[in-house]
Amino acid sequence: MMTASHNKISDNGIKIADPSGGMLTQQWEPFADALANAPDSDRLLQLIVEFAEKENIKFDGDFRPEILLGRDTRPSGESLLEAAKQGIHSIVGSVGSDMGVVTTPQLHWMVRARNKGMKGSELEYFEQLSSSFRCLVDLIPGGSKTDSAENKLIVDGAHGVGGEKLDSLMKLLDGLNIEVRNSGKGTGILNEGVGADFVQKEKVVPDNFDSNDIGKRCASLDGDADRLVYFTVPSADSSKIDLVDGDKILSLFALYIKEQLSLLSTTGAEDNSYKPHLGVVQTAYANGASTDYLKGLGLEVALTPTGVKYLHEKAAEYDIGIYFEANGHGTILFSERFLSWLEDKNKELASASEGSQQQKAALRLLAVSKLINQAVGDALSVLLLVEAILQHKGWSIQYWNGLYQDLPSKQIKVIVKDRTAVVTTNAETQVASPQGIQEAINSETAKYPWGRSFIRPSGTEDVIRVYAEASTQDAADSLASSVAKLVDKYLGISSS
Ligand SMILES: CC(=O)N[C@H]1[C@@H](OP(=O)(O)O)O[C@H](CO)[C@@H](O)[C@@H]1O
Ligand SMILES: [Mg+2]
Repeated sequence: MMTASHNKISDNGIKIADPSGGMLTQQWEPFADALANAPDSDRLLQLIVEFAEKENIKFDGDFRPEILLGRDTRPSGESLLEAAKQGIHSIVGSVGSDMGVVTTPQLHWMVRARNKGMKGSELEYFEQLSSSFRCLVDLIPGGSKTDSAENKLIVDGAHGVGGEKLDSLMKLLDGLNIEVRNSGKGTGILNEGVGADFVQKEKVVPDNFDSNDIGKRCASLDGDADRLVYFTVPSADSSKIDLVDGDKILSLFALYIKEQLSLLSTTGAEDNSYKPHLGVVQTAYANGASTDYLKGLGLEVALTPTGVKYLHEKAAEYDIGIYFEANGHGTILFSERFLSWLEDKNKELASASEGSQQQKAALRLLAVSKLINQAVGDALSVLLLVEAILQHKGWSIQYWNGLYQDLPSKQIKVIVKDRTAVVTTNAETQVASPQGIQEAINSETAKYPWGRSFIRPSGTEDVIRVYAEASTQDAADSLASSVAKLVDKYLGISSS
């Protein structure tokens, strides 16, 4: 997949999907790094040959691998596509299939679907999403309580691929009123003043949203549509938004899934032996109020280092694992074991008590497993699931946002001599080295009610990231700036 996600239009890069449709296996990352850094073509070839030998990959022409190629709307995607095709054709027998301009999650979904024996076309993707959405809406007790004409959702497409795909998907949907702004078709520039990353980080309205949108339900996709956040414009006085981030999407999903599981478990006593294990997965960037809320619901909450590969891996340990980064990337994973149990359960209920609360809960969970993209976080499928749950509950975005109050937080980047000097433990919440800095952070943090702060080296930028949270915005800002000073003192350009 040729994309640089939420970054500027002149950037580009690649994301690689495994045969499962998930992310590239972590064991292959050093190989990818070595390839990207190969000084010349001879060394590149040598690396490939060595790697193929090590992994026992045969180039004998009997095996005909097919590589699906996708790209976002960046102009440089076309030349990258040509380069990829040439690379693929240099391996005898391999086939490169151009899937055209697609979202990152669509491409992951296509790989997964094909390797499960489906066609894996874009139309099949749209049909699966729209039919499982319809199924969830049809299962709302007493029918949908929201009037779709009144209850419009406005989506910021980041001037990228997501808005166009949402337009196509909408043609297959009824019962949902969506207006797409900043779709890739206009004159706006990809990710400039728009998109999920901008909205989540800056907490201001994206371009083409204004005071006419006060109180309305709005959402923002990122440049390759693997992230989604919701927001509202609270007043005409400022450009600030009320952000409904990945943590709140996670909370909404967790609440709904938990409810369906408890409806399901009120069935007869015969299958009390199997209790599906539900877990939620967050990172240290999750707002502390969200973690408290989820724990308050009685849910098991696991913390992993930053980066979806870690969250995804952890979520796959549960029967149902829900993971989200605060920035809006996440999904729900269902284990094969749970899904086959659920299929059987549904059949059993359909013959014993068709149309019962229990059977409807089973059908809802099955529909969620088809709607949600289990290969990778997918803004379009997450959007449809959020919309279905809000309709199910009859909730406004304001009510949803009020589930809990986010603690004020602040993030700062600090440039240091060598960011790899910072080594963290405990899912990046503590610093193991350099010595002394963790104690200093602890004593700063202790000065603030509800204070929490951590530092970690970014995996994508040459900086140390500082995160702080406290009971007021001023306190969070001040804690972040004190901790940033500590980073500078221990690791800064001027330190010795
Ligand atoms: C604080 C933050 O937003 N970190 C982002 C950012 O990682 P860093 O390692 O923090 O640079 O980019 C990652 C990839 O997009 C994303 O997964 C992660 O959430
Ligand atoms: Mg993205």
